[in-house]
Amino acid sequence: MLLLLKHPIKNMLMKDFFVKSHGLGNDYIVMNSHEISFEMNVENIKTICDVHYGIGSDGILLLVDSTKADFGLRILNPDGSEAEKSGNGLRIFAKYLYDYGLAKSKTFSIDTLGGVVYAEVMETDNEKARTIQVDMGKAIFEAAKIPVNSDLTECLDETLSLENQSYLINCVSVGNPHCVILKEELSEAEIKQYGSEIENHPKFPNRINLQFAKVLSRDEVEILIWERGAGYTLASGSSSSAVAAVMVKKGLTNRKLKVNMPGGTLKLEIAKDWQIRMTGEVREIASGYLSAELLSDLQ
Ligand SMILES: N[C@@H](CCC[C@H](N)C(=O)O)C(=O)O
Repeated sequence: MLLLLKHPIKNMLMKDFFVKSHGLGNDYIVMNSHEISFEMNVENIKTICDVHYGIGSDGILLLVDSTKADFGLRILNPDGSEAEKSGNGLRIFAKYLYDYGLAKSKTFSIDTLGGVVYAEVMETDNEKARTIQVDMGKAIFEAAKIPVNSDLTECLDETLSLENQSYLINCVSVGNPHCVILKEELSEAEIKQYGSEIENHPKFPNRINLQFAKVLSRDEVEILIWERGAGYTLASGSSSSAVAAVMVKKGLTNRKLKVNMPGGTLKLEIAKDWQIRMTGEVREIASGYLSAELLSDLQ
């Protein structure tokens, strides 16, 4: 017998199904815009992403309709802002589409604010997607398009002056904006100390995602991440893409490389036309329904 759950407050069929997954410790909640009973506004996003008052996550991935691709995706940061692209977010979203039967094949396109990307389920585990490859689009170095306020056409090895510190920065857009700082040694304390000041620096009109990056060899780099709208995170797919593109641009690595982060490793490939291909694992953490009590607290 099929049991249909009724919402305890609104006496309607249960909506608000969510899936929480992570890509190398970068965790997202996925929901379907047609199945939510609340407004996805800034305050509600903050509450849902809060680890104490909500489910807790590095952001929300909202399935929406698209006329340009098989699926549409809105990427919402935990501070309520909206991102153009997210590498881990795209792999997590692709896993959700595949695991829950929305995608009928292993390859499909996804429309983001940062352009249409192509995902492929490369490896499964008990019929659930495990390894996903995403063609992320092209890296763009033109300062005005990132955007970065700069007198240079490309913001490479430019000095960024902070209140008590200065850095040589390299900026790139992979759909969303990134600032890569090359370091001999990586310090979590340092990126946490300067992350917010750099993210919100007037040089970056749309704020910026920040990476400290150390070259380990021609095939491998190690990075730490400060994400726009989220803060320090264990991994980031678009950050890995940005760092890989900057490394290739500066001739420091080969076009195929591994990017190691505190949460794990992604494989990156930068084509001659700057097309970025990213491959990595994703795992589901939990699925369920937002509770009636949480829903009644939302605005
Ligand atoms: N974690 C993401 C990046 C998410 C978007 C970012 N916070 C932004 O505002 O651009 C990734 O894996 O790429």
